[in-house]
Amino acid sequence: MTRIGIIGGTGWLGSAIARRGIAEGVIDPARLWLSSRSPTEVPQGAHWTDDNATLIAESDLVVLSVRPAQFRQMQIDLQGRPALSVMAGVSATEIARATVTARIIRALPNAMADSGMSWTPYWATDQAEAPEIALTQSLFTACGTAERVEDEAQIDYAAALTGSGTAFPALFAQAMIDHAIAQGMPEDRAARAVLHLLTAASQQLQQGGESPAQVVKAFTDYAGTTAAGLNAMKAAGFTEAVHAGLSAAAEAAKP
Ligand SMILES: NC(=O)c1ccc[n+]([C@@H]2O[C@H](COP(=O)([O-])OP(=O)(O)OC[C@H]3O[C@@H](n4cnc5c(N)ncnc54)[C@H](OP(=O)(O)O)[C@@H]3O)[C@@H](O)[C@H]2O)c1
Ligand code: PRO
Repeated sequence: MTRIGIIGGTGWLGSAIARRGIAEGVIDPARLWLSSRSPTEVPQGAHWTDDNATLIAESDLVVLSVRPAQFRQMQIDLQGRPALSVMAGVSATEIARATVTARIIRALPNAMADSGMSWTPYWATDQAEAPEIALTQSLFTACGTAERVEDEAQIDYAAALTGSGTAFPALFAQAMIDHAIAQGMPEDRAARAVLHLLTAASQQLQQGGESPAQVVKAFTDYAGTTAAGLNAMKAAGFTEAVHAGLSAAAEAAKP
């Protein structure tokens, strides 16, 4: 198995990748190095260091999982080793300049990687080689579903569309819960009802054979109570609000 080093491997995303990679047999903990500035617990059998040069020397693939601002303060030389970046808004050109490698893959998971439910797009530079591309596919399959995309801009956009994980659906869920509470439903029942609805709706949309657009049209054409709700939501600017949120996130994720 390839020796893997995760710079920032004790953080939210880095530790999730490490745990899932080990759990799914993609990473051998004895060949895994994690780094951070402050000491912390790491998975059994894995190695920890606060010296990124040591991690790099022990790794065939280096995962960059620090915050963009932290990356911009780091001095690292990968000496041509492949880099797999999960950083939002840091371009391959910037990574190449800062780390002395052209073999770069950028991936954009979300925090559901931790529970094996992230949809993760990744993109590779022309210089990236087959072994690191195959390992990226395996690592993010261990974290959910992985899909290679054709151009880097799609990675930047994915930070907005799916990188935020549960956050945007959570905002919708909370709006429904708040409304139910205002109508007198006990808070715990409101939360149970709405979360059950969203879980079932996600499964139905995945498996039911109808696209979201077809579902909306079917209920609108039925012209009942749901149509009254859908029409009022649209008239109040629901679509525009979602688009404004995604545009703001996409703008923030631009390199
Ligand atoms: N979390 C998400 O949902 C998510 C989704 C998609 C992409 N991302 C991307 O993933 C990256 C990591 O995000 P995160 O949420 O995991 O952040 P995080 O929880 O803050 O983790 C960052 C880790 O980097 C370590 N670190 C900071 N400076 C370091 C250095 N010089 N050398 C080694 N380690 C260092 C930190 O530990 P110390 O402070 O102890 O050094 C920390 O453990 C970000 O670039 C983010 O854009 C995150
Ligand atoms: N989630 C992280 C953030 O909120 C990075 C991409 C999406 O910044």
